Amino acid sequence: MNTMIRVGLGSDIHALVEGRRLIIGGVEIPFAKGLLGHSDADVLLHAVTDALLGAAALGDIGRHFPDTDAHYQDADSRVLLRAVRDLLAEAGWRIVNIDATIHAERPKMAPYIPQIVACLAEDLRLSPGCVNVKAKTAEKLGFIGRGEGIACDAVALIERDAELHDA
Ligand SMILES: Nc1ccn([C@@H]2O[C@H](COP(=O)(O)O)[C@@H](O)[C@H]2O)c(=O)n1
Ligand SMILES: C[C@@]1(CO)OP(=O)(O)OP(=O)(O)OC[C@H]1O
Repeated sequence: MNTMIRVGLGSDIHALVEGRRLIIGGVEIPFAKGLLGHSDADVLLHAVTDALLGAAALGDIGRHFPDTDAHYQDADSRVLLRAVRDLLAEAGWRIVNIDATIHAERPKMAPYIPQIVACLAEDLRLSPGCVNVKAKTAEKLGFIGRGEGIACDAVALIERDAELHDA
């Protein structure tokens, strides 16, 4: 059986504002500010969701969950990610691995990384060894360095049986 592999890239940015909870990778992080968005603004899960959709050539998060649809207001991004996981599975795709980088001046993400990895692994039904999450500051440069927002980049590798191509 031949295997076909595809790679996908996802990125996202949300502004940090007062009066919002900070949720990154499905984990609520104690911080003075949170990310602004139509949903829970989980910048990491949105980047991973886009990486998966990109790999499968299925568009992007906004196409599947429009921010003009009240149904997704304050949505739990884990629910959106699981829906995309199921969409890929229905098309015969298996997720091989995920790698992601959170760009945040603060808070310090390191203490939360194991919980975030566990959360992603659970939602994607992967072993934790197939999920990697990193964090970088912006060395005080630009909007991230000023603490005005947080960005995330993610890549996803997926595979399926080549016989399913164009099925
Ligand atoms: N929000 C962040 C940013 C970084 N880290 C950890 O610190 C290391 C050094 O970051 P630099 O941006 O100074 O290179 C980085 O490798 C992370 O382990 C973090 O926990 N939270
Ligand atoms: C997730 C959606 C939908 O609630 O809204 P936001 O939380 O604003 O996030 P974004 O990263 O702009 O992704 C697409 C949106 O459609």
